[in-house]
Amino acid sequence: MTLITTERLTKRYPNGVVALSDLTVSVEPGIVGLVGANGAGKSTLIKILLGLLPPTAGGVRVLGLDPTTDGEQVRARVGYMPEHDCLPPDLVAAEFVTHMGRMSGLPRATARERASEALRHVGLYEERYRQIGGYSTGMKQRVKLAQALVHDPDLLLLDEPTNGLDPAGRDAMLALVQRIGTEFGISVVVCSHLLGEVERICDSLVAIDGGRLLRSDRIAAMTTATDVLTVEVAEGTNRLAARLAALGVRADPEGRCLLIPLGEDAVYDLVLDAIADLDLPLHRLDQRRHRVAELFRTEDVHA
Ligand SMILES: Nc1ncnc2c1ncn2[C@@H]1O[C@H](COP(=O)(O)OP(=O)(O)OP(=O)(O)O)[C@@H](O)[C@H]1O
Repeated sequence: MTLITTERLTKRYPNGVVALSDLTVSVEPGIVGLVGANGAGKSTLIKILLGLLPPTAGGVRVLGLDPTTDGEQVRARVGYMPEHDCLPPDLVAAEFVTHMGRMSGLPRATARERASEALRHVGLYEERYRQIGGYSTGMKQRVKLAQALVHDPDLLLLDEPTNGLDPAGRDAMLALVQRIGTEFGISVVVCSHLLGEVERICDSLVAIDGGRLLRSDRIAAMTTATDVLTVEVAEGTNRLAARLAALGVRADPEGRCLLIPLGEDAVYDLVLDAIADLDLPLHRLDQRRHRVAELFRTEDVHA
């Protein structure tokens, strides 16, 4: 089943800002990165998916349900971790997460049990009876994640879960999100303005910019289509670049190397032939995957 679909989804706020514009996308279950610069429309999309904001136009489905009419049913099956700090400092974590479980309709004893479990999953079991106000930023982010998990959802929507964390904290949070996605079999949508961060843990990526869809695909499909050949010759780099240009092969200089995108099979042979024809001493020839971040930098963001 498709996890999320939107059809020409548009959101115009009362002040005239168009946060989403004609967004049509279809997302399969798994760990999904929702990436875009600040203001791209990620939070707006999340709120529409939850049924908290009505779209101005277009259609949306989450787990087969329409959040504009079945918001409560959607929220019963979806966990939400908001971006900003929204935790009551005076409560202890166990109480707060239990309360959120109760709000989701769990009976008291079940809510308490589930809260302990959720706090254990996020690594806060030992600390669960401490007041949230005394927690570090990383611990607060984990409490937000625990409350999103407490009612055993089928889908988690995480809005910038690594916000405010240092590099080690970010790595730990991403590892946790990945573990939840893989071990618990829950689908996860992770919002981030840092593409390089989410690409490490996601199965697929939805990139938006100015409320419009930039690209949506499985990570594997994005990277295999864009292998790059790195060529270094001891001398004659410029001659090789000129020959490749004449053959219609793109070659970008980087230091002493040429980086050549391998769009089609023929390119590899053309490069080897050109090196042989020019009789150049080959130092290095290796093929590597573009990171998805590089892909966006070169092809989209500056396009
Ligand atoms: N309640 C609102 N009223 C008016 N404009 C809004 C409102 N909420 C968001 N916007 C505007 O809509 C656009 C998209 O905002 P949104 O918060 O969805 O983006 P985002 O990608 O989540 O970015 P960020 O990570 O900075 O929140 C921005 O221009 C923002 O200023």
